[in-house]
Amino acid sequence: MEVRVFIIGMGLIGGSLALSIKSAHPNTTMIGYDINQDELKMAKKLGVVDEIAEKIAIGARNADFIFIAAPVNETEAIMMELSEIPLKTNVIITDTGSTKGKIVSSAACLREKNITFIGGHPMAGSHKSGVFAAKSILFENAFYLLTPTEDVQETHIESLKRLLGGTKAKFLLISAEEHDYLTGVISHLPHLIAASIVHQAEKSSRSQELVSRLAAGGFRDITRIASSSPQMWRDILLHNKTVMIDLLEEWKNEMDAVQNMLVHENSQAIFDYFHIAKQFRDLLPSKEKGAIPAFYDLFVDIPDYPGVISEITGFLAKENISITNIRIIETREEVYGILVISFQSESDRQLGIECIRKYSNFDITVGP
Ligand SMILES: NC(=O)C1=CN([C@@H]2O[C@H](COP(=O)(O)OP(=O)(O)OC[C@H]3O[C@@H](n4cnc5c(N)ncnc54)[C@H](O)[C@@H]3O)[C@@H](O)[C@H]2O)C=CC1
Ligand SMILES: O=C(O)C(=O)Cc1ccc(O)cc1
Repeated sequence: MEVRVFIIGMGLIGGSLALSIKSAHPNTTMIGYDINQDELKMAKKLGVVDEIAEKIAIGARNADFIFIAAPVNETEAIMMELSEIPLKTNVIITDTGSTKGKIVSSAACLREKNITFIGGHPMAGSHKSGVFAAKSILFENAFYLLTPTEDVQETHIESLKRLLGGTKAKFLLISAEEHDYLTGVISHLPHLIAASIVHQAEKSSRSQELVSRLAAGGFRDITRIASSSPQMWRDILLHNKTVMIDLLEEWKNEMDAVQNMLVHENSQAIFDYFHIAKQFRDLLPSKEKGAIPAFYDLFVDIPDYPGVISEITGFLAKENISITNIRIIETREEVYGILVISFQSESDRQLGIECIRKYSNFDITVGP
């Protein structure tokens, strides 16, 4: 049976889903729609979609599955449009938005017409946007949260999961409310805090020009997510406003408590603060992909001679191993290596280790 999948929003997530669905179900006909014609043409050119639809109504009419992979506030308007046009009776509509409460309640317009809507959120991504950055393995080992309402039939949830088998993600069913609290804690608040640390550094840099120069390395790493799309994060924050206001209140109280420890030079409390954080963090799963992707880094202790970096990238290229980033760190504290190579997955990092060991005797340390 030929399955037609219609994806609305052909960016990073829509494109990556299209590629991973196609990898497991090559007979699927993938149709794409985007308000941005350039993005849509690029999706066709890259082979991410088989067909492009000029209007939502055209792509939607024969679709068996419809994915809305647009910004969260656009998703609500798109659902409204879908509720007003003729669709196949058994169509399953889902979305990929980073928030679920507002979207799932707005989906009432679909439920009223007996159209199945299953809220979805593949919890992996990147600070990059656009179909050009799409890749079929983006969701491998990541959690894929589904938030079906009680009226959704089990068989429809199973069909959606089967279609998404190629993502190699781990599906979890939770309520939209739980979703928004959990993602608020582990994704939305960290993005806000990363932006706030960058703001603080930027303000300091106005009077201290060394700030920007010294902010390379570790500072860049922990604030990487502050380079994410400002539009996307504006929309997410506004959608998850209630949860975020509560979390920010807790964060402010937490910072007040730390400030108090310092004012009173409460050395034991400061030690405990770091110690308890370390214990909890050290126990977090390291193999699973979370909302904020891990860095699969390798530290290679290289001798200082001309051409050594191209030598190493040459070994990796010879074995067809992709890297996502390469840089030199100037400090030798803690990690014994100065060349940092980032890979997009744990398996690529393992291949990288084997490859560098095969062609050289440089010391390698695996990143945290
Ligand atoms: N970027 C990430 O890491 C993740 C994003 N998400 C969610 O997935 C959704 C898509 O995000 P990305 O793919 O990263 O964004 P993106 O910016 O790469 O792609 C979004 C696409 O939607 C299109 N679009 C905007 N309004 C539209 C409309 N009314 N109709 C049709 N197309 C429209 C844009 O032109 C763009 O091509 C968002 O809701 C986001 O919250 C979920 C997981 C991870
Ligand atoms: O790398 C990053 O910037 C991310 O944090 C990826 C991400 C962004 C939004 C999501 O809803 C889930 C994952």
